[in-house]
This record gives sequence, structure tokens and C-alpha cells, in this order.
Amino acid sequence: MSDNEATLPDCQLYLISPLDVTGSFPERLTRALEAAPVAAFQLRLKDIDQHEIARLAEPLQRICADRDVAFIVNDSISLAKRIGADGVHLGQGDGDPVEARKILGRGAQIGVTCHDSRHLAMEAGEAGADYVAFGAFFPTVTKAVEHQAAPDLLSWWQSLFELPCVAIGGITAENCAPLVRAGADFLAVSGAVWRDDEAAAVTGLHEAIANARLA
Ligand SMILES: Cc1ncc(COP(=O)(O)OP(=O)(O)O)c(N)n1
Ligand SMILES: Cc1nc(C(=O)O)sc1CCOP(=O)(O)O
Ligand SMILES: [Mg+2]
Repeated sequence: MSDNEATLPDCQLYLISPLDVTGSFPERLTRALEAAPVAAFQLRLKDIDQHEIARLAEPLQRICADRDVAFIVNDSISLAKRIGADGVHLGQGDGDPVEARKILGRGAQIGVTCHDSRHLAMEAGEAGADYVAFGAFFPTVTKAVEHQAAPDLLSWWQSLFELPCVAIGGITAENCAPLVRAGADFLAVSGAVWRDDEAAAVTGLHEAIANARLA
């Protein structure tokens, strides 16, 4: 192990779903999860009613469970509860982490979007979140973003707090090194995985993380 590797936290992949998980998506998810280690998968669907999301979630949840990948639901505490997800990701307008903890229990993984804000992240930590998410680090077409984060936010967080931090927004194998080297515990990635060959993309990200830790 190099000196750099010893001082950096482990950095794991956290995949975010595309908005369409119908058709061949379950096969694509399987390929992605079998290409290289992935820690978590977030089901991020928009403008679809909860019954339909629950129906779409079922095979994906099974694929994740079979491979020990945490299955996180975006936006909705009630949906996470209903389908027995491993956790929920909450944006600033999506609900209270304290309430999520009461409803989902001690074992649930609760993540909170903190944009580029140290204050929001400390608040989320105090509210009992299991991770804080900072972003967007790079331009993204997956979502219209209003906040831009820089790697020094990750270094600052890492130097002061034990709570894991997630980096999100436009992350690719080509641009992820500064985030890994700044101490991101997880890289959350959507477009770079699903826009083309998902297995090659996951392998590429995994290799890029390993190389960044060695450099
Ligand atoms: C890991 C992770 N980080 C941030 C987000 C963004 O959440 P939010 O701000 O609620 O925006 P939407 O994803 O709901 O559009 C996320 N989903 N996951
Ligand atoms: C869902 C999401 N939240 C962001 C934030 O900054 O909070 S950026 C983002 C999009 C992530 O997808 P991609 O990897 O395709 O950029
Ligand atoms: Mg949200």
C-alpha cells in the first residue's frame, strides 16, 4: 500500500438509476453490478406514482440484495418503508432525516443532499444522517443543478468528521481522480454508467478510483 493509499478513505461506487428502468434495465443493472464492486444503487424515478415505482423496484431490489448492494430509494420515506428498502436519499425538500429514522429504523441508510454547504452537512449529521452528499462537482445533463461544489469541500469534511461523504454530479472515470484524492467515501454516478456500456463504465470507474488512490 502506498502512503497516499493509507491516508485516503476507501472510495466506493454508488450507482444512481436512469429515469427509465423498464425494458432491459434489470439485465443492465445485473451487468453493472457484476462488472466490479458497487456499494449501493439508488432508484431515482420522477413523475411516476408510488404503486408503479414499487412494481418497478421489485426485480431491481432483488438483483441488489442477491449481490449485497444496498438498495436506496430516492425522495420518499414512505416508499422506502413500503418496499423495505435499505435506505432513503433525501433532498433538502424531501423530508426530515429525524422523521426518516423514526419510520425506517436504526438499520436504515439515510442520505441527505447538502449541495455545496458545510452548514447543511453539519445539520444533516446532527439529524442522524448516515451520509452527506455534496455536488454538483461537474456539469451534468441528468438534472438541472443550482449548486457547484469543489473538491476542497470533501477534504474539509473528511478532516473533521467520521460521517461518510458522497460526491455527485457529472462524475466520470476521466474526471473522478480529484474527488477520490480529496477523500470522497463514495462516488455517485448515473449518466456515465447508463449512457453506454454499463459494465465497461463500472470497470472503468473502479480502475480510475484505484489509480487515483495510488497516485
Ligand atoms: C447520492 C445523491 N446525492 C444527491 C442527490 C440529489 O437529491 P435531490 O437534491 O433531492 O435531487 P433529486 O435527485 O431528487 O432530483 C441524490 N439523488 N443522490
Ligand atoms: C441526482 C443529482 N444530484 C446532484 C446534486 O448536485 O445534488 S447532481 C445529480 C445528477 C447525477 O447524475 P450524473 O452522474 O449523470 O451527473
Ligand atoms: Mg430528491
